Amino acid sequence: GNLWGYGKEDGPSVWHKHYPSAKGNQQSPIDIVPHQVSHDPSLGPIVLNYDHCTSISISNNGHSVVVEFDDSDDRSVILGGPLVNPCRLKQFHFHWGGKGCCGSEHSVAGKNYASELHLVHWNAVKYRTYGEAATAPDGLAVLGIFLQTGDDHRWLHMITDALFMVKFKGSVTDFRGFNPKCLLPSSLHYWTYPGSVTTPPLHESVTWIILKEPITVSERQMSKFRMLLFTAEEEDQRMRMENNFRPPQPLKGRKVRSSV
Ligand SMILES: CN[C@H]1CN(c2cccc(OC)c2)S(=O)(=O)c2sc(S(N)(=O)=O)cc21
Ligand SMILES: [Zn+2]
Repeated sequence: GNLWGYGKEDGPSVWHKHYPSAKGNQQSPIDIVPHQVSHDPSLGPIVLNYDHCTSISISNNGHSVVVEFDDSDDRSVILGGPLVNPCRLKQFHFHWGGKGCCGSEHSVAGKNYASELHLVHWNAVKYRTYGEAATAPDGLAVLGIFLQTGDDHRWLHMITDALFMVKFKGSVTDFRGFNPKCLLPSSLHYWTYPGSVTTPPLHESVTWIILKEPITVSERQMSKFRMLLFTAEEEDQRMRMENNFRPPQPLKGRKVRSSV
């Protein structure tokens, strides 16, 4: 059985029963309201040193599709912006909606995007292990990138072509040589705020860095994500993986800052 999911019985509205952080003071995602954002000139640019990054695998964890990286050294890090320490790239994954519907987690003045890509990094300068970092307020840094629908994305096929290999929950396959730099928009201008992991255990350990500029993917490419299943091969009830997003959470006095 699964501890949590995105359905009626196990979805975001009942996560608080097993995960008390759900009702915390700095939960994510949030609705970003640009006019209420404070421009902070002390915020420098975000720097992504992904040139020697090493993807290892792609897998279906029953909640999303995840590409894992070798984070045994500082070969791929995010630094600058609001970050005190460089953070190591550990994995990236997506959240998306049903056919023609929106599935982003963060929204901008109430507007949701088709999907949202999360690049998860951890502070290996201050913490010995990822697990330790995942529970510390300055432990994780997640770079969020919105996906809007339009023309095909020239590189996303590298991911969507592999999805048939990880259709079922618990499936994993080799996925080497993929550099997520190809998924970045042209501008790295961002909003940033202190928040949480958007899935259980909902730890309030994330410095969120959300890029203002979305990338464009086609509806056809998005539809390939929807062939994934929440369920494992041996389960009789097949459940299509879609709408795997948490709705916006209360800001509770937090400040959202922007670089420019
Ligand atoms: C299932 N998904 C999460 C798994 N991880 C996690 C986080 C904290 C503690 C932990 O204890 C095992 C695991 S994770 O750090 O890889 C992330 S990041 C993330 S999101 N959507 O906020 O970017 C969700 C998850
Ligand atoms: Zn996520």
